[in-house]
Amino acid sequence: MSAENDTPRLETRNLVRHFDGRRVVDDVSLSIRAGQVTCLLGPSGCGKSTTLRMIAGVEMQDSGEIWVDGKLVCDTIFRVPPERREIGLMFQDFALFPHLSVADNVAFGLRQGSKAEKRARVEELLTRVHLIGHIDDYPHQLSGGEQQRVALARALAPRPKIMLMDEPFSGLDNRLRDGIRDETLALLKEENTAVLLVTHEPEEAMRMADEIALMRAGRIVQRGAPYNVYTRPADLAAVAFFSDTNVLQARVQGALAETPFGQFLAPGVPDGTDVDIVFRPQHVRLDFDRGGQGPLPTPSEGVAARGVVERARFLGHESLVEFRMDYDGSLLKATVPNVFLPQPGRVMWLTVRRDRCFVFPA
Ligand SMILES: Nc1ncnc2c1ncn2[C@@H]1O[C@H](COP(=O)(O)OP(=O)(O)OP(=O)(O)O)[C@@H](O)[C@H]1O
Repeated sequence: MSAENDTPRLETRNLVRHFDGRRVVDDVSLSIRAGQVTCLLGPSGCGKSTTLRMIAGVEMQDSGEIWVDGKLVCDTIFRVPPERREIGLMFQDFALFPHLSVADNVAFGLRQGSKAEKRARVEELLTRVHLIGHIDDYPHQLSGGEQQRVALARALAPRPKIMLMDEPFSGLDNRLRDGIRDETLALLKEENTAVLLVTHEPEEAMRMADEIALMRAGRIVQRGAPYNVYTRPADLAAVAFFSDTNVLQARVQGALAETPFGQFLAPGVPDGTDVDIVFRPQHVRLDFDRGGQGPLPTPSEGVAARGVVERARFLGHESLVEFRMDYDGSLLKATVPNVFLPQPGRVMWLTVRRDRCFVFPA
């Protein structure tokens, strides 16, 4: 790969922004290549939109730098104005111009080229988003999903180097959303745009991202491919952001944490450290009670603990069963594929897959 290809399309270095004395964006460094989608994922108020606005140039950072294709675009002294950053924007309330036709909406940001070239670009994009038949319609004649696709075509028309998207699909109903997400992703890849997409929905990030940047309280707490972020979370909150969790508390002795489910390895953790052992409901295994006995211990699943069904609910592709555990009366969640709805009060034995547990300092 050449040095040129190694240069990120978009790079932020140590961005910081305060509001009312609070560090709302705290040392955010990101780098995104052409054709790559990075999702900035985090709970409401963690600073995602502020980060995006600084990159767009509509908000000024207190410190830190923004680089595009290896060129400085903005630090605290030098600043390229927003309209010269070659950045496309797409937000939830994407507001098409109601008095302009679909064609004129898409052509709106096209400054360069002859009339014929502009028309060709508009037709190319509208064909691509399957709306060429609506080229002379007005926004009010289109459905929400169609308007969204026009907005995408409009944002992409000037061939921006970077696309910033802030919860762009949250205004769409569930049925439409998946299709439009997939179509949007395909088009962004074809155009080789670097994309920074802000979302608070883990499913959206998993579906769209080449890389997830998990943000909390202004900071990037973890960056990586969706699979890595999901399977090797940085901390308890990172696990909990993606799924329901179960947590066991234990104290480490001799690199082992003793629990009602047997011992868990805690390599490198000093003696006497309190740890949280965290696992997802889908990694709990259930066994029926056989005359007051559960399954025998195994190396991969440890010791079985006895629980009593508190309630069970069918969720569509799986069932969620909650147990009141004998060992301390706490609740523990398990999911089972398809339909499994045991009666409340039923005794079962639970084991936990060792290779799917995370041990974090408490
Ligand atoms: N102009 C402003 N003045 C004061 N506080 C602000 C301003 N803009 C944002 N904030 C605060 O900064 C914090 C981060 O806001 P931001 O919009 O970046 O978060 P977010 O992660 O995008 O959240 P959401 O998903 O809810 O939009 C919030 O607490 C918000 O109230």
